Amino acid sequence: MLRLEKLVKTYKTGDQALKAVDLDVPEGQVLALIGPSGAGKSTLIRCINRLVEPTSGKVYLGDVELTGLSSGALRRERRRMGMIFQEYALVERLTVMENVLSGRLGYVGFWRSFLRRFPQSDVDEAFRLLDRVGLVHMADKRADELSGGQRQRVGICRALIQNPALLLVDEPTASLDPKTSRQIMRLICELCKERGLAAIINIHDVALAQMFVQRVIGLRLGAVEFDGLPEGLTPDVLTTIYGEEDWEATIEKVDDESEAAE
Ligand SMILES: Nc1ncnc2c1ncn2[C@@H]1O[C@H](COP(=O)(O)OP(=O)(O)OP(=O)(O)O)[C@@H](O)[C@H]1O
Repeated sequence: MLRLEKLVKTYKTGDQALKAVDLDVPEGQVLALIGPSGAGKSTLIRCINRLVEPTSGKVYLGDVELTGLSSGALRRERRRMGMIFQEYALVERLTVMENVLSGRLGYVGFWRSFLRRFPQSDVDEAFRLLDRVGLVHMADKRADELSGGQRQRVGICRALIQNPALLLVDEPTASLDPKTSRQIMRLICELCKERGLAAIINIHDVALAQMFVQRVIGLRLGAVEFDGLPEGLTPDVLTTIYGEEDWEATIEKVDDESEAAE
C-alpha cells in the first residue's frame, strides 16, 4: 500500500539524508524505523507526506504517486496519512475535543473550520476515539492541563479521526517515561490492528520496537541496513547499524508483567 522507489533526499547544506531508499509496506503492517541520530529516520517519514520534499525517487500510496502531485491534490492525499509527533503538536489553549476535531480540518470547508463548527458525526467519532483511549472524561479540559501520556493519546485521536490509511509516527515516546512509553506504543499498535492500519514508527528505543512491531527497518547513513523481523536484531546486526555498544543490555526484554492489567 506504500512503496518508496529510490528515494533520495539531499538537503541544501549538502547533507545526503536518504540514499536511494526502496521500501514496500503492505496493508496493515506496522513497522519500526530505527537507527542512530542523523541516520535519516525523520527525513524518511517526512518525505512520505512531502513535509520534506524528496530530491528524487518516487513515493506511491496505493496507486497514487505522491511525488507527482500538485499542491491541491497533495493536500487531499495527505488526509490518508495521519501523523503523530514527538512533541504532540497540540494547540495548548484549545480543549481536548477541539484538538481531536482539528484532525478533520482537511475535510470540512473553510468557513466551518474557521468557525470551528464540525458535523455531529465528527463530534460523535471524536467521543468514540477519546473513549477508546481512556480520555472521554477529559474532553473539555484544556490541552495544557494534560500529562505527556494524555497529550499523546489526544495526538493519536487527532490522527485517527482523519480516517487515514497510513500512520506516520515520529518518535512518539521520546518525551515520555518508560512505562508511559510502553503504554503508548501498545495503544498505537493495538489501534492499527483494530483498524487494519499500516504504520511507520520512528523510534529510538530498540527494545520497545522489538516488543510491539512485526517488522524493523534499520537505517544507517541514509540507507537501509536491516529489514526483517524484530528477532533478527542480534548484537551483531545492531553493531552494523549503530556501531560498537553493549547490546545485550539494550535488547534485554523489559519486564512487562506490571502492565498486564492496564
Ligand atoms: N533541515 C535540514 N537541513 C539540512 N540538513 C538536515 C535537515 N534536517 C536533517 N538534516 C540532516 O540530514 C541527516 C538526517 O537527519 P534526520 O533528522 O532525518 O535523522 P534522524 O535519523 O531522524 O535523526 P534523529 O534520530 O537525531 O532525529 C542528518 O545528517 C541531518 O543533519
